Amino acid sequence: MEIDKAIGESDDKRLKTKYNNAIFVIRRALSLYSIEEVAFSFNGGKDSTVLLHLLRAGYFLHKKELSCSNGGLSSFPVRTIYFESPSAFTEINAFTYDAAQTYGIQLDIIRQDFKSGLEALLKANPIRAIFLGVRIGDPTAVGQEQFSPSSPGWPPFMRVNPILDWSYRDVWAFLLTCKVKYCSLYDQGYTSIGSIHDTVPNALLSVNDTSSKEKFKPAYLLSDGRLERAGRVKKNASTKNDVGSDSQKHEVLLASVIAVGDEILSGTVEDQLGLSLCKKLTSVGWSVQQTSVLRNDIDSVSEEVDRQRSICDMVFIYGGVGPLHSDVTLAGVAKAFGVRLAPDEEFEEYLRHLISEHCTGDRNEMAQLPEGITELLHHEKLSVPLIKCRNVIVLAATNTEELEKEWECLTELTKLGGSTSSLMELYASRRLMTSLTDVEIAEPLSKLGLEFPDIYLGCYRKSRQGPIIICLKGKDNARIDSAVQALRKKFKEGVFVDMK
Ligand SMILES: Cc1cc2nc3c(=O)[nH]c(=O)nc-3n(C[C@H](O)[C@H](O)[C@H](O)COP(=O)(O)O)c2cc1C
Ligand SMILES: Nc1ncnc2c1ncn2[C@@H]1O[C@H](COP(=O)(O)OP(=O)(O)OP(=O)(O)O)[C@@H](O)[C@H]1O
Ligand SMILES: [Mg+2]
Repeated sequence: MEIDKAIGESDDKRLKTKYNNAIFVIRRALSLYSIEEVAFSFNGGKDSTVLLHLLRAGYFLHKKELSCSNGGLSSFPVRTIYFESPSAFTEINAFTYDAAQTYGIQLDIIRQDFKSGLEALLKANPIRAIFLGVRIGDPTAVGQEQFSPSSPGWPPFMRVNPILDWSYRDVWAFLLTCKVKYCSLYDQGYTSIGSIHDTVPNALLSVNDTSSKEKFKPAYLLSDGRLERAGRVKKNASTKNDVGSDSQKHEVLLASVIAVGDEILSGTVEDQLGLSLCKKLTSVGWSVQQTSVLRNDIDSVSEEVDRQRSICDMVFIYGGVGPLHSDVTLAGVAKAFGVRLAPDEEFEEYLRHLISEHCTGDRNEMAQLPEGITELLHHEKLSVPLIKCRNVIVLAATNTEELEKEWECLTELTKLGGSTSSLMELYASRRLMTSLTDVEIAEPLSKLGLEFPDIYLGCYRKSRQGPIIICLKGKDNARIDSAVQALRKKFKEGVFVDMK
């Protein structure tokens, strides 16, 4: 079989190891599932093309072992699905159809979105496992293994990722060593291909040329594979506000507080950080919109962070931060922003000081941070900097004392004009207690709210029959005093008692 032969004859040891591992995963899947139960998700991209040939080789070797075949491979019996979209490059479409014809592939064309398409596919066929050309550097690879069940909310199947651990260099070493055809766009400077709306040639491959038309080197000449997505336009610009802009200076800022921990949900530990954080945020004028407690699960974290980051100015998340298998918070944040977790040398340096001889070097997973969106907030009182990913602050605190310290540093950093800017200005507040009934006070309070739209008015009581406590909050002390005076004027003297 020509692929197996080409790799066998190559003296690239690394490529051989990668090839053997991928073939092992494919053969494992082919023995776990029958041929009717597997499918290959093929889209004509480079990773997909690598996988096509690995599957051809893997299937051939699998069959040979069962001594059903010893010749070549004229047809490819694994059901192959292609999600065709109107926004795909014509070159990608053409290559996909071409490859299908060359290798005897019966293509199932699906013209629906991934989820609905897969639902229909699984309803009509006994498919239990799908091969994908996902690699560890892809944003969607976060948290995946070579065998990973589909995410919650997706139809149930096993995702099989034989080239998960392949680098950009490995992909090109394979395609060039095996001398197989790949989509022509990769010879025109494209290094990773999405839709026509979000993909351009990689500027790092641009060739200075005197003629008017910009020229690009082929994809395999990109020297730093970590930059393969440099030609992909970011999709996730939809954070509510990137904190630091002036537009929101006079609005009430919205915060969301997320705790991550199975132990909180099972009642094994009490979450005191949430309570403390809500108090702290409120004391500096933020309005906490929601608190939530999540399982130690990457998808749960990513879905919630994605939701909250787009509706709140700032999201505070704690729990699940560290090197344990259950510490998935940073992976969830990375997935929410559609980026990968990547080693961060600066962060690693801090950790090395902290854990010195226990540091395990390249497997030190704590040193991996969401790539391209992480800012480290340093403070001399902290042994490790605070982590800020756009408008998400990841707190490492595990108890209220540690939170106190991190909070102090965070507010100090902001006063120093740090990266979260001056958003944490202290708010003024006053509380009044009254024995008036809620029926008596309801309407005048509503009116007061209309007269002072810049003042937050809140009410609560400690018992059903007890007095009502009214809170007034705002940025301007004088405005709060005016609001209190206006409220007092509506009633007889002495019905409101100032509380400290
Ligand atoms: C066959 C197949 C299975 C997928 N399974 C999942 C899944 O289980 N969970 C998930 O979050 N996304 C799943 N996806 C979606 C991909 O992770 C990812 O969103 C998509 O490939 C990226 O395409 P885009 O960059 O065009 O958005 C699947 C996609 C395909 C083609
Ligand atoms: N439209 C699609 N139809 C079928 N499978 C798809 C589709 N889009 C993505 N996939 C699956 O997801 C995998 C990862 O996609 P991704 O875009 O990262 O890789 P690629 O397209 O193979 O290569 P490149 O990174 O150069 O674009 C693909 O290899 C393929 O298995
Ligand atoms: Mg692609």
